[in-house]
Amino acid sequence: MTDKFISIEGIARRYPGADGAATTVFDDLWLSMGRGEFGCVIGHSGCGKTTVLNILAGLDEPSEGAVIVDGQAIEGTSLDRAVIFQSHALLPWRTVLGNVTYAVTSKWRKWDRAKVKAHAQKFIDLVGLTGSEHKRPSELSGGMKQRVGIARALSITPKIMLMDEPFSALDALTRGTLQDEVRRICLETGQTAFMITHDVDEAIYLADKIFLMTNGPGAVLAEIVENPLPKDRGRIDLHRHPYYYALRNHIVDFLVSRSKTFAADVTNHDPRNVPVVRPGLGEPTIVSAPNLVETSSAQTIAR
Ligand SMILES: Nc1ncnc2c1ncn2[C@@H]1O[C@H](COP(=O)(O)OP(=O)(O)OP(=O)(O)O)[C@@H](O)[C@H]1O
Repeated sequence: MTDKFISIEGIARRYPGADGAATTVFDDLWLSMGRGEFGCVIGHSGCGKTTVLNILAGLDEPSEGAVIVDGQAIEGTSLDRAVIFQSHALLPWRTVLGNVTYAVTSKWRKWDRAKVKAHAQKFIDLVGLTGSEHKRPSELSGGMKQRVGIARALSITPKIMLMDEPFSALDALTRGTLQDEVRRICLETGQTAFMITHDVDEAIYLADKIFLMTNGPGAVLAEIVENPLPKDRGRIDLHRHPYYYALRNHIVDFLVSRSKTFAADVTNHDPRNVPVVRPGLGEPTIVSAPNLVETSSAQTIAR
């Protein structure tokens, strides 16, 4: 049984067009995630990924539908949901420690200075910035700034971490290191995370579930891909796993062709029962009903 810690229920986002008619960015989107799961959303530019993330953050509202987190409908922003942006959005006049303590104080207003500082330090250490506490953002590299953003987000112990292409502006080496850090932290702390990425390998490394969106306008959630790779996967030898290429090819094939032709090709798409697939050695395992996964007995999984 899936624990619906996050439940996105039939949301749509429409904007008024120049001619007065509404443009639908995406429509009737349903998805759920369990506590501690890592979800990545993948889709072409303009399909509404950031809009979905902003709705989850409470920074935007759906035109229809609702989002329920931990049993409660989202209404506006909350310290239960921390956002990490591509641009780090740090306070330039504050030090590393100052940026993190600012967030800690906003959540725990009654804590004394020593407690706030000790709590902030714990997260600065966790992201590997020990020794840089007193530097200002202008003295930090892009990767270090992004670490501060991660420390700041984690320091308020959010129920959900929302990440909008957090590593896309970084060089490959720093990106890899930070992917490792985020994965380690999420596994160690049981953090629930929802992330947007254009990087298929990043999604394969980090995500338990990969949400595939068709092209906008009028985008839909086409498929949920369950990651068949073991939890203890490593970034460096990801490609050695026997399921890796089947998984990667499945996602790339979606992005290259099926995301464009989906509306014409799939006439019986049920947005409330989106296929869940588990690419493996052979054909992807397809789940068409919420309770059962089927194909070869070796790959049958209960949900
Ligand atoms: N305030 C707005 N008014 C009108 N249209 C908007 C507004 N905000 C976003 N849009 C449109 O909504 C669509 C989805 O935008 P969004 O940023 O969510 O896409 P995305 O999938 O995250 O794209 P990218 O991968 O390029 O970041 C775009 O076509 C955008 O032009």
